[in-house]
Amino acid sequence: MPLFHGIQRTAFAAPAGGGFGGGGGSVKKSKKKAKTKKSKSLLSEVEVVKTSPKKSNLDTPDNTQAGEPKLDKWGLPVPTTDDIFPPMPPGTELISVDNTKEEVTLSDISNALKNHIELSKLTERFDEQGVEKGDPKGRPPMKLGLLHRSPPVLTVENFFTKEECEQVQNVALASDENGPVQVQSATFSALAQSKRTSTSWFCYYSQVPTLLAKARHVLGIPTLEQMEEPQIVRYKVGEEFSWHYDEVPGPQLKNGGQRLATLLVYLNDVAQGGGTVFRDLQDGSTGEMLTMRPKLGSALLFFPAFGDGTPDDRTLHKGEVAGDEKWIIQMWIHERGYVASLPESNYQESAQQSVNDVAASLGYR
Ligand SMILES: O=C(O)CCC(=O)C(=O)O
Ligand SMILES: [Fe+2]
Repeated sequence: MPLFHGIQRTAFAAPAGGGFGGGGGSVKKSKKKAKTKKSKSLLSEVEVVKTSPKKSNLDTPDNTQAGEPKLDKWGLPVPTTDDIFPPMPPGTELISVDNTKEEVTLSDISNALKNHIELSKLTERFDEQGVEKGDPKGRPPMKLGLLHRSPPVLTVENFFTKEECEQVQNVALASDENGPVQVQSATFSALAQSKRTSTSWFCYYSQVPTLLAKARHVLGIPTLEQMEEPQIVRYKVGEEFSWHYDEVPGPQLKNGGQRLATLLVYLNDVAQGGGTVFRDLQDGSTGEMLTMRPKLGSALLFFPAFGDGTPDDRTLHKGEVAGDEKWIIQMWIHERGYVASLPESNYQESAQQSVNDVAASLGYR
């Protein structure tokens, strides 16, 4: 068992109130709300994150320098990336896809998902080529793709239109005291040693009905209850979120159980850097680390845990350093009903009507 194995799953930039992989850091919010009891306690949790380890050695590929192990002030070996994110044991199933040679069908996608959360409406809503069925009402239809077979990593082209991407960015940019909570990411989270330098906004469900309607459509999840509060993230040039797992650390599991799916939508094109990279997965056509390049309106869908809630460590990933500004919105689907921690009084049911209205306007049934 590698050193620090016990904390390898805590790689969340755990933000206030247990929002896991979203933010981490100081909450920037209206003074009015910061005075309430709840916000105060959130802020103190955030402080824990801020005062966590000063400097990580995780960018050091190994623990030796000219054969000498690096030691901390107690004479103990300094943890390396491999200690905290151990390599996959030999024999781990990893099946890539060569999209330049293979014609991936919806049946392939369904097969790849068989141990994961059930996307129950796939065949109803997408044809065998993975193209969205029905009348797209002048919009380009969504198209499913498979970037990796085991563990499954999917793409959804045309998830959002350009206008929808702009609308979401405006939710963050126009945020005021009634809007989403902005979290200035901490440099290092307390236990995880993951480095996150971006800024996150925890959204009210009611602010992003199109995201929820489309997520429900693609994932075939009947209600909004399992959905974690969506988070908009902005990476300025040079910002990143280093290696981490999206899975929920043990103490937080009582809220909705494990995260079974990550849905991440890219809100702009990023010419340089800013890819979502999976350390242990390969792009079947190049043999390189699997990297999803941010593309305006495209979504990435992967599964931090199997359908039974067992974490899938093969999904270790990072948001690489952005060479240009990068915007995403992401959300997670839990095993069970989940109660949002931020912003205050954020309930799925308050978005129900507007989500239904958007779904109807998009022709979803
Ligand atoms: O920005 C990205 O590409 C990845 C972000 C991510 O993995 C996360 O926020 O959990
Ligand atoms: Fe992540």
